Parts: sequence; structure tokens; C-alpha cells
Amino acid sequence: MIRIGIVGGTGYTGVELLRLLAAHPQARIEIITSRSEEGVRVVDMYPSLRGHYDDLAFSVPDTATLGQCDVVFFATPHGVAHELAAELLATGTRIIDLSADFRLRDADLWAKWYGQPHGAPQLLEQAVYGLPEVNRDAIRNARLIAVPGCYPTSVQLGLIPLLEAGLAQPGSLIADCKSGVSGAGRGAKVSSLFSETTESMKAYGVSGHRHLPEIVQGLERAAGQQVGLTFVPHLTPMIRGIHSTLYAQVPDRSVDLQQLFEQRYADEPFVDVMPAGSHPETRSVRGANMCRLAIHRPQDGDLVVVLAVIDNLVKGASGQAIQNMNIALGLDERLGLEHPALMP
Ligand SMILES: NC(=O)C1=CN([C@@H]2O[C@H](COP(=O)(O)OP(=O)(O)OC[C@H]3O[C@@H](n4cnc5c(N)ncnc54)[C@H](OP(=O)(O)O)[C@@H]3O)[C@@H](O)[C@H]2O)C=CC1
Ligand SMILES: CC(=O)N[C@@H](CCC(=O)OP(=O)(O)O)C(=O)O
Repeated sequence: MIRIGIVGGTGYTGVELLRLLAAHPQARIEIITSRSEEGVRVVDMYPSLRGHYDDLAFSVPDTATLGQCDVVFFATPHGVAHELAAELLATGTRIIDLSADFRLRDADLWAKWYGQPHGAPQLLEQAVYGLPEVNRDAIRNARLIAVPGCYPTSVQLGLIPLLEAGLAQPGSLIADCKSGVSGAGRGAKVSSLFSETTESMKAYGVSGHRHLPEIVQGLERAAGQQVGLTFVPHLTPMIRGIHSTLYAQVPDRSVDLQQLFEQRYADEPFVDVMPAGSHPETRSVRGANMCRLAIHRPQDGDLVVVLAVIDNLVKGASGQAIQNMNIALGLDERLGLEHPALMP
């Protein structure tokens, strides 16, 4: 059995890790932390988990006990993994970080977008960006994995085939993305209140969202050159889900884009290229570790529209984190992640 620790177990990605790991045949949760809920039983806070973790209680983070785990997930706000990672890695524990602490290769760029100095720049060299569809070889045997952000997962999976093939004009990409409210986390904020988010929708971060440099970093890697991206996130009145509408100029009309995408993701268990003309819905991935894509050429011109949907808490966070764990430990990548989406 894999001995697992979770730092930040009371948040949405933490409880989603618990839900998914309950179906993982080789996972055993040894430690789950919360500073505010110390001593509280997990099933008393989350009755949905009764029968699965009846003996597990929250404890305060402690590197000595976490260091006895094979794998520690960080489901914490930015900066927490910076503080604890070096000590844990020294004990031989693998770290899978759901926060943005190790996603950007450049510590100065991280400091600029996250508004504080990078707390562990010496670890960036060994950190691996955990998008399996582009980085599977590096994830195998990685000891420090940075799980991609939710928007960056959907945007990269939707645009990478066009950029890798050199088909999209790299300077004029657009990502118009909509997220459910759980993307903002479980912490109490006026902007997340029911009465602030229901029956309404808004863009935010238009002049600069912290996922922009992460997405650009991944797209530039795929394109092998600089890219220009306009990224506009929106908050929508649903709990889970991200819907990304991606626009690219593709002047070469001779290429069968449906076939290009199908071939690019033919061996990917968690990317579904839907039939031509499809309109994937966020509910088709709700609760599932899946990204569904559809490719459209709406007019006679150069424009291509790619639609990408994920569940922000699963393929956009905790499911992708478990997918990374499976790959890093040499397990079947699909373990614990094969259940279909919830319907309706
Ligand atoms: N929500 C989403 O859809 C996604 C989230 N992420 C990222 O995953 C991470 C977790 O997100 P989410 O679950 O939404 O966050 P939440 O705000 O819902 O939960 C945060 C958790 O971290 C703990 N925590 C907070 N501060 C500290 C600290 N200083 N030291 C130790 N533990 C701490 C909290 O418990 P306590 O304070 O009791 O210790 C809580 O359990 C974030 O970095 C987020 O950006 C990534 C992709 C998608
Ligand atoms: C709806 C909403 O608020 N979404 C969050 C992004 C989700 C997230 O937590 O991503 P990171 O791990 O990169 O922080 C936001 O825009 O800040």
C-alpha cells in the first residue's frame, strides 16, 4: 500500500483527493492536516466519506510525521509547499503539489504574479510540471510534481496539438474560459456567496490573471517559439466545471484537424476527442478525470475554435494529481480514476 499524507485536507481539492483515493486500490491515507480542525474526524466534517475514513482525524502539519509517508499531496494556498518541500524531500517523500508553487520555471516571474518572493527557488530544477499528456516521461520517477492549474489544463490540452504541428499562428491565440465557483476554494469570501454568484456571470482578471504566465509557458514549449495569448476567465453560476472556448488562426486548410487531434490523443486515457461538430458540456465531465475536446472550423476563413471541458476539481486538480502519483510510482495511470461523470 502507498502511505499518503494530505496537507490542507479541509479544502475542496483536499476532500476531492479523499473521495477519489477511496476508490484507489493501493492508497492508504496516513495523515490529513488542518490547523483549524485539529482533532476533528474527517467523517464528522464530511459525512459523504462515512464508511471510508472512519478512523481518520485532522492533525496539524508536522514534517516529521509527513516524512514517513511515501507521497504527500499539498492542497494548500500558494506558498505553503515552498516552506515545507525541502525538508520533506530530504526524507525521501515524494511531493505532489496542487498549488502553483512550482509550476513556473522562473522564480522572478512567479514572484511578479504571486506578489511575494519565491520561497524555494533551489527546488525548481527538480520540479516537474505534471501535465501527463506532454510530460509523462519526466513524471516517471519525479520526486516533486507541480500539478497544473485548472484553466491551464483545459487551455493547454485544447491548443497544444495545433501548436506542436506548427499549424496555428502563435501570435493571436485567444482563450475565453468559464469556471464554476468551487475554483475559488472553500474559504469564506463575499465574492463566493450564493447571492453573489447565482443568476449572474462575469469576467475577471482581464488585464492579467496569474494563470496567464503558466499557460504561456506551456504553449511556448509546444510551439517552440513565443506565443501571444489573450486569456479571459469568467465566473459562472455552477459549482464544478471549466468550459474553455479557444480561438486560433490556422491558415492551412488542407490538414484534417479532427484526425490531427484524434491521433495526438489516441493513447491518452483522460482526453476524449469528440466527434466533429460536438459541443461538449461541463456536466459530461462532472466528477470525472476527463478532458473532452471538440474542434470546429466555423467559417471559410482561417479561424479554428476548439472547445475544452474539464471538472476543475478532478482533471483540473485532484484527479490529475492522482494520475501523476500513479505515473510517478509506476502504477497503471488509470487506477482509481476510471469512473464516468455524474449525470445529470
Ligand atoms: N479549487 C480548485 O478548483 C483548484 C484549486 N487549486 C489549488 O489547490 C490549492 C488548494 O485549493 P482549494 O482546495 O480550493 O483551497 P481551500 O481554500 O478550499 O483549502 C485550503 C486548505 O489548506 C489549508 N491551509 C491553509 N493555509 C495553510 C497553511 N499556511 N499551512 C497549512 N495548511 C494550510 C486549509 O486548512 P487549515 O487552514 O485548517 O490548515 C485548507 O484545508 C490552492 O493552491 C489552489 O489554488 C488548483 C486547481 C483547481
Ligand atoms: C473561479 C476561480 O476563482 N478560480 C480560481 C482559479 C483556480 C485555482 O485555484 O487555480 P490555482 O491553483 O492556480 O490558484 C481563480 O481564478 O483564482
